[in-house]
Amino acid sequence: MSSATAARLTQYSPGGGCACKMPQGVLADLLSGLRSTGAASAGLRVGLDPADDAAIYDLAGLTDRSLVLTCDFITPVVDEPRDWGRIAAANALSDVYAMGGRPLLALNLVGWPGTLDPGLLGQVVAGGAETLGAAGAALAGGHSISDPAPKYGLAVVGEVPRSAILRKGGGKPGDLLVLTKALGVGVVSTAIKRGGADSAVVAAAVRSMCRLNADAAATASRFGLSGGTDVTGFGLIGHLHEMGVAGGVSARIDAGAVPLLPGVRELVARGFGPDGSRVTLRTALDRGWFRPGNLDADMRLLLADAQTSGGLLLAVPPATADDVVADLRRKGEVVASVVGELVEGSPGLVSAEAVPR
Ligand SMILES: Nc1ncnc2c1ncn2[C@@H]1O[C@H](COP(=O)(O)OP(=O)(O)OP(=O)(O)O)[C@@H](O)[C@H]1O
Ligand SMILES: [Mg+2]
Repeated sequence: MSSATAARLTQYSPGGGCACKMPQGVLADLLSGLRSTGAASAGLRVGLDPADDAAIYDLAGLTDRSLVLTCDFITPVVDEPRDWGRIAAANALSDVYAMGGRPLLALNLVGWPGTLDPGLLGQVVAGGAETLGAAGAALAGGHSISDPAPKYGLAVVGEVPRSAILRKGGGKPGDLLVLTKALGVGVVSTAIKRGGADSAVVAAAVRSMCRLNADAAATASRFGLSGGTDVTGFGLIGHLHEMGVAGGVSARIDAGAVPLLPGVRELVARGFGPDGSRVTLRTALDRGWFRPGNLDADMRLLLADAQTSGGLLLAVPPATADDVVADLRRKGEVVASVVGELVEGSPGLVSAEAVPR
């Protein structure tokens, strides 16, 4: 048994990865009270009003591209420290890709308990550095605090060509929705924490979480897409709801077409749903913006499952959807699929149906 396994990092995680995100409604209330101020706010192409996956800033004198700024840190989703570092870095970089950009520079954000072996932290940041290297981004510094719950992530500066910017609200009715990664990492992470996941299931989830959304962003740029986001702590329905609110459209999900990680159906049936995912689902149903149609309880939860380092969700004109999916699969996004569509209707309404096949 490695020291990492002995330490069981997930035991230090109150919520688990992106399932530790603040509930969507609480964050929305917080954001509604914030404004960008100061002379520099004139250069903010994308800031808080409305907020997107990352901020976009136009530097004076640069006419064809803009800066992308984001930060993200999470609690442990796996016990292996190096894997957690890789995953947290891929997750933090994802918001740059979700804006259509590429990362340039990153700063480590670290919280570490005094009771936990600092050698494990060395492995965490080594995993993060490895992922930054793969992304072509440079580690330029960081900040570290003592913290009872381990936390790791990055502040990231990237760039995006103005012609390639992806906005949450950039899709329109009739666009098909393409999801690039399978759902279920929140469920797997919960099972890891409670000792219920077998190694093959964990390995598939770790592979998915470690994968950068760089290729997905490249495909979006190649096909001139303008609508998209990354699927993270609020699950597929939560992030689709945000796309719908931002774009003034409704959305339909074909639940049978949504890719799921191996083993998660069984894990959900055994009760390994993250608390954060249950909150997302309950809130969506209570507020009336999610209509789950004929879906069973487990599938409803999976569509709300909190993802860490989830895939991109892209709005794609129907004429190019087949080519977009083929391009994604060629680049290694092997489960990329059309999972639904944007439709005219009440902004942010998400309905789902399991279409018999
Ligand atoms: N405390 C905060 N103060 C100001 N802005 C915030 C705060 N927390 C979140 N935001 C902003 O709110 C927006 C939504 O944040 P949220 O964390 O839900 O999504 P995200 O940044 O896309 O991250 P991820 O994709 O990892 O979920 C982002 O623009 C983010 O910068
Ligand atoms: Mg995001």
